[in-house]
Amino acid sequence: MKELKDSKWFDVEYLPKEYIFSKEYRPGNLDSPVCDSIPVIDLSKVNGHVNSVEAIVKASKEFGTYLNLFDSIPGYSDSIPVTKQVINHGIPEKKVNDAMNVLKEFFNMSSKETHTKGWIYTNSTDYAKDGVHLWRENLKHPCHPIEDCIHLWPDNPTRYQEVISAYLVEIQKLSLRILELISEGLGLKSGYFKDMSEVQLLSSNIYPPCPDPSLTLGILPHQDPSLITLLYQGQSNGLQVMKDGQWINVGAIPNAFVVNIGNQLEIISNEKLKSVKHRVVNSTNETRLSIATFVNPSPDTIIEPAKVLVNEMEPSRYTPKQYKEYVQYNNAFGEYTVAIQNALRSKN
Ligand SMILES: O=C(O)CCC(=O)C(=O)O
Ligand SMILES: [Fe+2]
Repeated sequence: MKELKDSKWFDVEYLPKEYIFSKEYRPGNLDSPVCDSIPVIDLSKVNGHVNSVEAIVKASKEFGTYLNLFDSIPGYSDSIPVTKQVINHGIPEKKVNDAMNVLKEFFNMSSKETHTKGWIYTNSTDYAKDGVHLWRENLKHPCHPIEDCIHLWPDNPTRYQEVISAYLVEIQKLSLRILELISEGLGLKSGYFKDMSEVQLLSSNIYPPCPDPSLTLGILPHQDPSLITLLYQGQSNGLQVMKDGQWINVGAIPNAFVVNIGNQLEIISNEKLKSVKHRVVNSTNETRLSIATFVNPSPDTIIEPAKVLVNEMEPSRYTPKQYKEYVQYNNAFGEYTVAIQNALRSKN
């Protein structure tokens, strides 16, 4: 009896049928190529130099969503020089590891409340697409300004709020810095995104080992409804992007953040930057944990192509829309769209 009570939903020898996607969604062959040509940008070398800023924008154009930004890559220091300044300006590894560990502890707790306060925990059985469940658990909560929403976060594990706020302070600095580089690269005025990036959402996923990953998905193909998303995926592969009609793996690089260009940046840049489709596949032997931080406009912000990017040759491709309308119309956070909108609005 005890064994049954303590066993988790993923402790199964055979894949339960509720997790088997129809053929059109199944990942099938998981040996898709790892894209080693996804650009890795050394932020320490960017420092506002026009060439590097252009490189960031070029990378976003060519590869859609992904730029890998790293502080230091142990073992790579010969091929990619790492300076002390990088470490000083980067996110300390300890803060990232602490955040990963406290989230692992959260997901490992045997009972987790759902929809408590302003955060939303979904078990693998909660979210279904055409009746089929994702092989993952997820936790989402608003996270900006931290002091206004920290009380909405889980308080068990007891270190959760302290550790996650320390992590998010760093993420917010990094996201502003990246947005500033992007605005410079697009020819927008300095600070263009500052007021527009004030609503942030943390979304963490845990993907336990799966008996048959060729039939399941951790996350369905989607584009992020954000301006940008900063994603930490630890050392585990699983994230795939669609490039030239093929799914390719975004290889995990130690201490790297993946920067995902979201739909809102695609609109504001009048499609100079593209947000690309991505999904997460499961693994037979690894537990994968990821922390995504969505940097979003506030609900009332009107999103439209930046005026300086629109002219006779390149007319606006979008009609202006409030961000909340976009989110509602596209059901951007699935069945939790309304709950998330409410949580973001009521954080003050
Ligand atoms: O877990 C991942 O690697 C990706 C998560 C993701 O795409 C999302 O949260 O939107
Ligand atoms: Fe995503």
